Amino acid sequence: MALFHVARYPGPEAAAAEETGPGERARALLERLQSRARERQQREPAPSEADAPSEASGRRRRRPRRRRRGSPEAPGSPEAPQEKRRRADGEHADAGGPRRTRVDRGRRAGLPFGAPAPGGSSEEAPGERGGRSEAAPDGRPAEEVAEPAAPALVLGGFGRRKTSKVQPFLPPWLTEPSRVRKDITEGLVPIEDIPEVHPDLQKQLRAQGISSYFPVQAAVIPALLESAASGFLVGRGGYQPSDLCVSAPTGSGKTLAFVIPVVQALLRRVVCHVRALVVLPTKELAQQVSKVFNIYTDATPLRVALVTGQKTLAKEQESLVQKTADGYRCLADIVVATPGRLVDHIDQTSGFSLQQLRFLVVDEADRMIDSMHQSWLPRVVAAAFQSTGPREPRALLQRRQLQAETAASTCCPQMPLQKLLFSATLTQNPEKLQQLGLHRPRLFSTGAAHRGPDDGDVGGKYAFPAGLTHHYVPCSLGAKPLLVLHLVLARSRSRVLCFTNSRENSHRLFLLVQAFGGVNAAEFSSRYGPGQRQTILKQFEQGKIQLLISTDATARGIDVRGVGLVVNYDAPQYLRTYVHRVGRTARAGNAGQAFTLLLKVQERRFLQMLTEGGVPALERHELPSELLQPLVPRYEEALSQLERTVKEERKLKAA
Ligand SMILES: Nc1ncnc2c1ncn2[C@@H]1O[C@H](COP(=O)(O)OP(=O)(O)OP(=O)(O)O)[C@@H](O)[C@H]1O
Repeated sequence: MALFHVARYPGPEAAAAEETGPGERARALLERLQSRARERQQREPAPSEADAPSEASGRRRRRPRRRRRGSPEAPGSPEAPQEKRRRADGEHADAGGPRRTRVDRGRRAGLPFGAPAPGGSSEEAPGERGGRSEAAPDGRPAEEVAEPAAPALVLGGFGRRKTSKVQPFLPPWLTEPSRVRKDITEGLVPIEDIPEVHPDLQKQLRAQGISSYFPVQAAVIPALLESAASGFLVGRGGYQPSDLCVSAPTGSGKTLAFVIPVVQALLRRVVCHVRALVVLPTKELAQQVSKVFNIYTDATPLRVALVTGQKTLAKEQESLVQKTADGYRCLADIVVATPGRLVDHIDQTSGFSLQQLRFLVVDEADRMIDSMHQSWLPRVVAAAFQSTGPREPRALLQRRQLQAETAASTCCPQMPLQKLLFSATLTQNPEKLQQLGLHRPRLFSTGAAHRGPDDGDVGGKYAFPAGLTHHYVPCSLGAKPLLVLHLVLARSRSRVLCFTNSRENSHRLFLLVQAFGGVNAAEFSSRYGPGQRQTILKQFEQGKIQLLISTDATARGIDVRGVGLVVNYDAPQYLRTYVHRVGRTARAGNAGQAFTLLLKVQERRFLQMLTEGGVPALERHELPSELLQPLVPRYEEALSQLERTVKEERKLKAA
């Protein structure tokens, strides 16, 4: 006897069966099923055998569709990670019904509790991985099937269209500079044509073998002398003179353009005070500039001090101030300094005062602006405008930082502080220049950015010396040292400066050249102390060293006569670096050559960098392997020697 009666709904077929019998009932059921299947087939096309999805993959396929409808969980959308997190936590995120969690899915697949679903991450269905979308059975992409094409507004095409370059809005002093001729040899001005220069200085210039001024000197010297025409204590008519910015090619004589007028302006000083301060980025450059000042102050009472940290702080202090019974006596009229050491003296040298500073010269100005984070300039300005005691309203010469020039502000004569900026690659960026707090600046420039239609020169950011020819040499990494050796040996009589991008590269190349033999080479980098570096430069200048392999430590400002060739063993990363490196040759109107060795992978980027900077296209210079072949046996020996030396050096370092 049955304990339970299971009441089952017999369905509409049961009623028919009661009338017709069980065979008819089965047929009716079959027909009903068939018609349902037909209906379903009409609604969605049947998948082919091969594409017939398993239950799990069918589930997976529906998920990307939901995403594609622009739901916030689309990959890459800001909400996506949040959604992922929610799903991992087992939350049902959307209102479209419960979504299976990782645990849920694992359980359905017969996995232990908490195990991830097969196929990697539980959040990632196989079809989603790598953003790949599955195709519909008819071959069309899934999105086409899932979404009937909705009428959409296309906002603009995606074809490449040439857009006009946005021109920066520059202040008039930058767009309308005083023009300086680029070609030195054509723009020479005889010394006697600028009679404003003191006869003693003219004599000194002639003694140095200088009979004419270079164009930048002919433009800047008279302008500076004019601004100091009323003496160094007051500007002309009591006004603060304009600050000057000078942008002229490498080797065009910018140093003398400030040395001559500064020395002349201070010639008639009675009491010694620091009245001119020249700030440069490196010790070597500071030394070079102080040498030039020494030449032109030699026969004058003016004194020059060099503060770069090459000597001890105490030694430098001795050259700056002297303790007297009633305070301190200043010992230098002109101070040439590197920024770090200068700040040390402002902080630590008692009696070192910049309150009488009249000229602040910033050489290699673009580089110095980059080092502004050291905040040396605010320290200098603060020291220059430092007031001792309460301001005396009727004092003849006051020093105040002008906020704005007004009738009231000009009624008391100011002792001016004039800033003079010099560089071959002076920045055009007003924001950067603004950091210098320039007063009514005036620009002297040969730069192509300021060229007029009459110049006939190809527009470019920076100007190069007229005597410079530059090439690039396509090569492989292994052939680079061999190419350097070939270029050096082919020019046995001229000095060669070879630049690398790191001191390690400089060192290895130097060891290799040394092992190869036959070339007098030296390296110049921060591996050596300032004293050793000075000696190396001197020997290079004297011609005792033919090939100097250097980091960018010698790329700026260093003036060595007789450098006929510059080789960029490593391609420079910036256009400015390129300008300064190649500018070590073709100086003072002479001719010079520069070769840049380029690997295949560097070629496009490097040439593009030059093109964007407006540099005229470099000539490609192929060096056939037959030319290098005779050097190969010796070179291979040198390579194995290098290997041994490097190993020994490593051992020594580790010891
Ligand atoms: N009027 C002149 N006649 C002959 N030689 C000159 C004259 N003026 C400068 N020189 C020489 O030209 C060379 C380059 O000068 P300087 O170092 O001042 O160039 P620069 O413009 O400062 O270069 P860089 O931008 O590379 O620092 C120096 O050797 C200098 O003695």
